[in-house]
Amino acid sequence: MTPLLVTRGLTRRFGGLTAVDHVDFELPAGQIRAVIGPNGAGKTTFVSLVCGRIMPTCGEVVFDGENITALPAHERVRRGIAYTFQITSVFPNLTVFDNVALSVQRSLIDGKTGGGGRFSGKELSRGVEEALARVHLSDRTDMPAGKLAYGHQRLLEVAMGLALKPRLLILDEPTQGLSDAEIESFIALVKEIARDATVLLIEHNMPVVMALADRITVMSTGAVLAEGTPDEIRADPHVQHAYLGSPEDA
Ligand SMILES: Nc1ncnc2c1ncn2[C@@H]1O[C@H](COP(=O)(O)OP(=O)(O)OP(=O)(O)O)[C@@H](O)[C@H]1O
Repeated sequence: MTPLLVTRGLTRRFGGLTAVDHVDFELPAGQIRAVIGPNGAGKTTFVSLVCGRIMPTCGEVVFDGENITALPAHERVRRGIAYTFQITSVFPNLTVFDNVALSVQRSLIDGKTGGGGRFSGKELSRGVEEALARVHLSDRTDMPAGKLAYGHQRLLEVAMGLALKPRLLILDEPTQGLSDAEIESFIALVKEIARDATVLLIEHNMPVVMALADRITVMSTGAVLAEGTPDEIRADPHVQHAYLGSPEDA
């Protein structure tokens, strides 16, 4: 079976610094894949190259068998790649509802749900309500997004991503700023999302990674250091040295 996402020799330099260094990566459909690694390892740059937020110096990105390396981000969204980023990208002055409505509208215009891109107000509301219910923000629909707690803004971003009905959902440090209870329900949410989408997750919180990931890719200084199941990664001495064993992450 063709993997949903493949990168070959994917490289991005910033001046003299190689942030992502010839990364060969394969992600089969239906998997939850975590990408871990120390600060500055190149994780965010890697997923930014996948979603088209930045362009590679060399190498290629193939999505569902199609070479999308030259496509702009919005074309990749149309093909089913959605992402949420560390720096929250919600519109603070719009309500929670309206933020999600922008994504739902986009998905409806793209005709992903049939109907040739035409849709009613009712369909729009239903899409928004569904996405907000999935992240447990239904009781905050009328609040300006900027007034939400930081962790809830992250969940709102996830709802915006889900509303795009993605085939690949990229989450960059989604649990940052969430309470322990919120993290628990987030883990359940990602498991549910993974029933109909492939998930690529950058995460520093190791219990979250271990609870969710089918497989883990470890990055260090721009390159892939190791890849395996959570148990294999936990037992890998190179990984322990580069990441798990460092005092900062203990
Ligand atoms: N736009 C940029 N211009 C210059 N250097 C950059 C830029 N973006 C990232 N870098 C550098 O590339 C390297 C990789 O950064 P990146 O953010 O991808 O790492 P990361 O693994 O996501 O780190 P973290 O876990 O801290 O988010 C770092 O040294 C960073 O300073």
